[in-house]
Amino acid sequence: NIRDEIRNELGDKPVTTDDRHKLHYTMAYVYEILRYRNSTPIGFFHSTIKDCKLGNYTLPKDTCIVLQQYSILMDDKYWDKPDRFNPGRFLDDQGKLVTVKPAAFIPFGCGRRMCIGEQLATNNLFLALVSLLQLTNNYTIDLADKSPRSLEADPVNLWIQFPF
Ligand code: HEM
Repeated sequence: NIRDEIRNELGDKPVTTDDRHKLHYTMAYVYEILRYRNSTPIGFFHSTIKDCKLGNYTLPKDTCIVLQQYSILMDDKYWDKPDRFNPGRFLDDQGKLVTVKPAAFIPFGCGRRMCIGEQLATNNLFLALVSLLQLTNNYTIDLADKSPRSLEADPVNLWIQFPF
């Protein structure tokens, strides 16, 4: 469990980004958050600057291209039971964080124009999550259906409704 790992490895010591290398399950948890509920279900809009081929498709110049990240992050061709939240998918047999992330793990896009803030964002998610769990105890977080509006992400229309 994530709290046990933080307690055993850090105790009350203020967390730093170096601790990422000790907290394997916690980092796997952060990756799984980014996979399971990615804040960018589709990537930025790009366009071809000349005629080109993509797999079997011929794309004329000025074709708009969008990466459907949500579909890839939730595809059962690449992920075992993708609709389950399971940080274990990013751990190896020894419980260590995988050194090579799966190719289908693309919450920050891919290729030349992928997100330049990936490290900053991942570090901040890690620091915020660990600090929150270190500073608090004995409660459960319930994002569930009891709230008047549910948390829904519609990857087609880019509409996200928060339960505020
Ligand atoms: C969880 C947080 C974040 C997610 C999920 C995210 C995701 C993305 C995605 C999907 C793209 C588009 C990649 C593409 O074109 O295919 C992108 C681009 C970009 N992101 Fe992020 N991002 C995050 C945080 C950040 C932060 C913290 C920064 C800056 C400090 C940042 C700066 C940028 C910039 C500048 C681009 C455009 C890169 C380019 O076109 O060359 N992002 N991001």
